[in-house]
Amino acid sequence: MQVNGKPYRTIWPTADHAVEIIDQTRLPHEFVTVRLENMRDAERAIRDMWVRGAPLIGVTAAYGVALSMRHHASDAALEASCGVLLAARPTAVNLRWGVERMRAFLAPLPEAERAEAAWREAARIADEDVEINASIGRHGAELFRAMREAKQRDGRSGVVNVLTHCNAGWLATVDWGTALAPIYAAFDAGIPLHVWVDETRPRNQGASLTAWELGQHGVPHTVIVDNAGGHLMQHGLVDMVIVGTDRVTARGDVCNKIGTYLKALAAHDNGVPFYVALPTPTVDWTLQDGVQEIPIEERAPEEVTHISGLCEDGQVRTVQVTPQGARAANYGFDVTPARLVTGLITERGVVKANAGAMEALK
Ligand SMILES: CSC[C@H]1O[C@H](OP(=O)(O)O)[C@H](O)[C@@H]1O
Repeated sequence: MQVNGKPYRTIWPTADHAVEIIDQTRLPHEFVTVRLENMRDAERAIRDMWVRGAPLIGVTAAYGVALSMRHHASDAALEASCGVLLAARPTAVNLRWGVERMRAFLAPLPEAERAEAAWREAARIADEDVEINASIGRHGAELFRAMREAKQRDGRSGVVNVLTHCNAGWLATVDWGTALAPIYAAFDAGIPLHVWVDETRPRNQGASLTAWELGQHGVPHTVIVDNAGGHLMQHGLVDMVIVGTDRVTARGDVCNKIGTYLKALAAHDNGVPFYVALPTPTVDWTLQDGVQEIPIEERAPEEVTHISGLCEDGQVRTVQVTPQGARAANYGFDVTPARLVTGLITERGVVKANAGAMEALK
């Protein structure tokens, strides 16, 4: 996508074999890029959420392995770097997918060939992500076309109102995004639409990142508090919900940012279609029951007790929003059962969230 008219990806290799990323913790008020020089830089970028979003986490980890191989390419170094990167965040299956793909690709190679081969494979994974997400966009845009036609047949406004939670835009991937890819594709195709953007506490990926992305692309949008979605659905102001995901089980249970499950319940109660956009590597075929089996990351309580923002003097500061000493729990994700999911928008098309239909994704 573009930033102030200049094409960007979220991560790119440099001529001197470093990796540059957009530091997403500085958005929306500052656009800052950071160089990752070694595997530890990549691990920290993932752990501290300079980069976030399941597909981008996987690609960053793949580059982390490649950065490691430039310094030490032994079997022991390969195993050690994979172990460190896997431990950076537990929920997005793409992290494990990216690391395992690099490990399987490199292990059979002679040590002397691993550094250059790793660099090429990480770049391939990044380029594949872009192609996958563009395809998700094309398939998902057809849902907007169908929704617009249905509304016109009913004599209603032709504007498609879509609600999204967290950030599953191009900032969560290498480019295009997953949940936002259909929105960009439909918007670019001239389909009138408007996006309700859940702020997504506690880190406000919606208010800070999705709103920034949509503003950069000129997509009409309104930021809302997380708890407003059900009210909007009850009043017919939401035509569909599209979210991303960090892991989908073989039976179609969907793990995504905390609060997604509540949106799915409200959508189900109001007859609003609830779609999940994902690249097929996000499916974890080893799991069935998402609620019982998917590890849910718990992050620092300070992400709940404090909030950052732009002050009137132009400085970005962090302030405490809870009483001194108040305890806080910070669960990063929840799981939406497949029964609440209308469809999975993938690079291979839209499929039902059930084991039978998902066979087509293998
Ligand atoms: C396309 S994956 C986006 C997914 O990742 C986000 O989590 P985080 O910002 O903590 O990495 C959130 O779950 C999004 O839906």
